[in-house]
Amino acid sequence: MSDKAPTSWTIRWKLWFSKTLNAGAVNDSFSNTSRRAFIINLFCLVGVLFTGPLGLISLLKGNLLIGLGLLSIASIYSLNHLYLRKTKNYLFSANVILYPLYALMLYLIYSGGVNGTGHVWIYCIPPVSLFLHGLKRGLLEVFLFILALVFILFFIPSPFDRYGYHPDLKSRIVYSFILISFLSTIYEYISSRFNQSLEALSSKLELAATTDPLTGLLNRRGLEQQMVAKEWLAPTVMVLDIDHFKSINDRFGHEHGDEYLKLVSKSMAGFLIGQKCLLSRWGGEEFLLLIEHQGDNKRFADALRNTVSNVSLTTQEGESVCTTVSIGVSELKLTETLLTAVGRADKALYEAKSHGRNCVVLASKAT
Ligand SMILES: Nc1nc2c(ncn2[C@@H]2O[C@H](COP(=O)(O)OP(=O)(O)OP(=O)(O)O)[C@@H](O)[C@H]2O)c(=O)[nH]1
Repeated sequence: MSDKAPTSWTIRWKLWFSKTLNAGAVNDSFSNTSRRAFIINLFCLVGVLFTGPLGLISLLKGNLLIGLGLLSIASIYSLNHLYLRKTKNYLFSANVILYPLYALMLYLIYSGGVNGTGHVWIYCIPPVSLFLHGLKRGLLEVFLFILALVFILFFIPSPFDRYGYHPDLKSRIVYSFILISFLSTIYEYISSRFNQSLEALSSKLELAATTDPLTGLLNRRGLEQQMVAKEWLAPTVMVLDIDHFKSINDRFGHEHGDEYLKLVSKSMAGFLIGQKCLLSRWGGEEFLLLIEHQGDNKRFADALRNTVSNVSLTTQEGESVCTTVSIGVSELKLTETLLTAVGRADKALYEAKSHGRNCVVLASKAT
């Protein structure tokens, strides 16, 4: 055998493991959904690996009820994993894990399990309950479990006396269970807080990476990202370039230039309300509009051009900052990329500039 064989098996094994554990998770790895889907899958896997063999051993030892119970749980966990993989419904899957688990643990305490060892398994309840149902619901369920535990241990005949355990064992089981619940609560609290901050940071970074900080419009990356997330039917591409913007900066200063860009962006966004479109700041004083509308492109672009021409900013000295915009228009064909259509719109824009600015040129009409 070659040296490569074990490596490829290791990779396949790792891929299978990661796919199994993340089945049903959403793309955002910081979200509670993904975290819980991961824990559910981990629990299903560990659950099958534990309850399957233990069930078989119990059957072989003649403990029919426990054996069948454990094997049923192993089957339920396998099905649950498949269900989560298909539906991503982690809330239902969490219930499928937890409720049979509570019932099994209470039964183990009540019956004594194999040779009176049943109670050693109950400590998995607090972490699993808190991880899967969160702090509020998890704590409530752990509290109810403790009540049931106390009831079985102290108020009904239990196998503890039969196995000759020291009477103190019952109270120690309850105390140690409470201690594990407390530690699990702290862990869950810290980890959910940490996750929340990561989630918030992740959405802030996502916003910063896709938005233009000056105008609040999408930037190039944001437009490209949102474009692929929507279905488009023969959209139109418009490249808008503010005319003589350099002279605004030169005459009124960069700050007023910035303010003017903000105002223009706001007025265009206002004009486009209700349209299926994406407006982005493509660069400096250039904007890109991707729009799907049924009407006349030229007329629509002219109306947008007029909207920009009407934008005016008054300086402290009472001077009016205003200019016009030139627009190049092209249609995005089904078989081409956005950049190809932008290239044609750019050429049309160049023509609009050379025709004296403040006008619209359609790529199909450009020479
Ligand atoms: N204030 C401000 N100016 C910017 C910003 N980005 C680019 N600019 C300026 O925009 C100006 C663009 O100038 P040009 O490319 O010569 O174009 P123009 O003066 O608009 O002339 P035409 O496009 O030919 O009509 C440059 O002076 C840039 O410095 C910005 O974020 N804020």
